[in-house]
Amino acid sequence: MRLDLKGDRVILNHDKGASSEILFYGATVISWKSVTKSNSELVEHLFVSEKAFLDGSKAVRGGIPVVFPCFGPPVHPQHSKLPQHGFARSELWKWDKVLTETEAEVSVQLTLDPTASIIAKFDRPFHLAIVVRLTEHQLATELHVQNTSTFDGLEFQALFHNYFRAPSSEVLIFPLHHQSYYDKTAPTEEERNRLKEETRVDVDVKKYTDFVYENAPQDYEVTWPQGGIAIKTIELKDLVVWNPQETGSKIADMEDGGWERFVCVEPGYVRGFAKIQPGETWVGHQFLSVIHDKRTHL
Ligand SMILES: O=P(O)(O)OC[C@H]1O[C@H](O)[C@H](O)[C@@H](O)[C@@H]1O
Repeated sequence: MRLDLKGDRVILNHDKGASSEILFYGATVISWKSVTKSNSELVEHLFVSEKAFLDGSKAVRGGIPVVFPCFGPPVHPQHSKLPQHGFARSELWKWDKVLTETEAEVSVQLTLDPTASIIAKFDRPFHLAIVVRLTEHQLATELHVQNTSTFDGLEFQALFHNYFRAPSSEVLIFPLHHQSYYDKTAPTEEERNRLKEETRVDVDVKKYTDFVYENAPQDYEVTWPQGGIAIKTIELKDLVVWNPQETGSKIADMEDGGWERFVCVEPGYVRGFAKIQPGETWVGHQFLSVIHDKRTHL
């Protein structure tokens, strides 16, 4: 087990080859590599656009940006001064500590507290911590939200914006059949606000997709012919599936044709708001595990 603290990031190295890189900017995980049981070659599981800014001038286009306290454009009155997806992904987090360093696991914690620039946009007391845990075949991330107010409740949304490195034309996401979702690509507001039912057994992103599944199963598989990632979550009740297809060419920091090389599958609490009382802490977890076998169904 080895841990390298380098200026703007921390790098976790597991004895069995796995590694992960976390930028202090945004507490953004920008790399997660591991071997599979059938292949001893290290595989990068996360996509980061070649045009992404890693210097802290803009939220990273790729990896696992942290969305907090609002998802998408703000709708809560207390969030009205915030940009899309809130501030957590574009603030400099503090290195806090190593939590575990055993043969099986290495885990670290970064924290974020209100600064003058955050308070100017979001005037609520809070303490945030991100924990990243790496084992041989798994990466887990946790967002801890503490309400440090002594008298006011805290309302927020939170999400891990996972960009998985995968051939988007071949990706399937399972099991979302019969789940309720909102289609953010629909042309009218009325349609975007209409709850629909997923009719597909396996969801693909061959077309421009921006779907928000509400109260989803919290246990998913994202597969493509050569492999995949399993996702389990706690407290992250919703799931966003996003791939911009050709509309991605309008995104300034997207590499050419980048949308062919990733799928975003994002567990979050994004429909309604999580609410915590003064002094309480909420924790959202996701566990990402390597699927070792080739996809056999479909
Ligand atoms: O461009 P960004 O602010 O990083 O957002 C990228 C995407 O994030 C989520 O997946 C949303 O559902 C999309 O509507 C949005 O386009």
